[in-house]
Amino acid sequence: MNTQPIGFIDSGVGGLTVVKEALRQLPGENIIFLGDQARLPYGPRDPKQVRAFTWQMVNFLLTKQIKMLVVACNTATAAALPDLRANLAIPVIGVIVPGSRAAIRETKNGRIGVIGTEGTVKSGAYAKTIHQKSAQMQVTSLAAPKFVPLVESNEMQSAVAKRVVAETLLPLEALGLDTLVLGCTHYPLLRPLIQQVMGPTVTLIDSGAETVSEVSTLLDYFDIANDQPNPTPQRDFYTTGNADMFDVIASEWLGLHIAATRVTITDQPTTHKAAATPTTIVVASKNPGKVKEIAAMFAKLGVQVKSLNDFPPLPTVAESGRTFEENARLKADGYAKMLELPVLADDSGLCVAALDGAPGVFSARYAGRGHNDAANNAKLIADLAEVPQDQRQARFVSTLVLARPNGPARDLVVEGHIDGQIVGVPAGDNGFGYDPYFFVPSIGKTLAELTADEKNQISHRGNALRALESRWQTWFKEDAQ
Ligand SMILES: O=c1nc[nH]c2c1ncn2[C@H]1C[C@H](O)[C@@H](COP(=O)(O)OP(=O)(O)OP(=O)(O)O)O1
Ligand SMILES: [Mg+2]
Repeated sequence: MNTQPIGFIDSGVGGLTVVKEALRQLPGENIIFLGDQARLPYGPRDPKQVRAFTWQMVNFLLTKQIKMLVVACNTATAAALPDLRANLAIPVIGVIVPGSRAAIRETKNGRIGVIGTEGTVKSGAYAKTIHQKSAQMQVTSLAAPKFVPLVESNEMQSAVAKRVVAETLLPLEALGLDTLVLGCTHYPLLRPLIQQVMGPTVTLIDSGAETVSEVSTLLDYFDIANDQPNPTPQRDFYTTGNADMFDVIASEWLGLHIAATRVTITDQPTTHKAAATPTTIVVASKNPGKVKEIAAMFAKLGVQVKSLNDFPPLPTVAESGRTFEENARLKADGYAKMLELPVLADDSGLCVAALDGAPGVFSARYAGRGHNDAANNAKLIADLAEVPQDQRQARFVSTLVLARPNGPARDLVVEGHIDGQIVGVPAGDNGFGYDPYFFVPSIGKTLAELTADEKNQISHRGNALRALESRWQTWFKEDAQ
């Protein structure tokens, strides 16, 4: 049993539509809500600024010991979810994946509409997520920037609202949609009007309500639900804006007497509080052998390593460079941009003197089509068949690049290598790639006969990581806004 509260954040009162569903589905849970009404709307803002504001909200809620964070705002989810997930130790739930999943479930004709703020629509997050799950869906997204102000000024029932909703949704009329995602948590407050305009045959998806089902599942999964009777659950509401207006809307919508507390959050950091010394590093690699070695080095510093396997599938960055550095930069810059996170990439390979430095940057693809470690090793041994043992000098090289999402200008580049020889008979089961054939004379073993820690003490990657060690924290700190 875990009695810590669940935290909900939004740019304003919209997130209350998620809270309402949480009160219904999870009545025993303690809840804290924060709306950033002073800086509303988030929709038209630059994603970077949305991310900074979101961190300020999150850092405020972290002082309240929340056990889980619900980003009850589509704009903030689109702008900040990967960053929040990478840096927080608690589970973080956004509204876009649950909303997308529900739309795919409900549609019969595959024509899905999405309405949201400019930020959400511009990010393409719904279309991307829906297509990742079901490629044949037709998704039409439309920004409805006038809806949030209507809700925040409590004009949901007015004649103006009726007209604005009808005019805004006009472009969707002739598309034959059967499902419309309310891709902003403010919109369910306008639901009757939206339904009226769209007609009874269109199913409206309340992404916020869908999110709560996911919250419920994750509470069980992480075993952090408050499953004891809780007759006086905590319901704390905070706003950065005018608490009176908040109270009117919230009390009416939730059917409870709400008295929100006004707070200032502009003094909170705009990145994770611990961002100066990250607790997580994302390694832009799909090679589990590499990731394991990098994780072993960082574990000593208390830093957790995540890899591309911890994120939804991303397009592969082509390694089209002519040098390890070029390829490492391509991967680091490419994935940093896609993930919108700082990432570390490794490009590495084996250079054999008798083969004029081959396979070099082609190490991973040495055996050509359908290459894998076994095929690459087989080709290496075949190519060296005529070369006597005393002429089989080889070098492993690893180039590491740390990159940020906003461009390659300040990439941090380091290199490491190790010298050895290629033997004809493999030895050892550890490591990966060419390790069983890479013999290190000074220790009388191949790299595959060493544990990850032992290999790191001498290897190209270990040496590159040691070169990184003295510099990466300063590099991170320089970026902390
Ligand atoms: O310590 C090592 N022990 C054995 N073999 C190694 C090592 N380090 C690199 N190698 C080989 C494996 C691969 O054939 C190529 C790296 O190619 P490289 O493109 O950098 O990595 P990858 O494609 O396996 O993963 P990813 O690009 O997703 O990081 O060199
Ligand atoms: Mg590769």
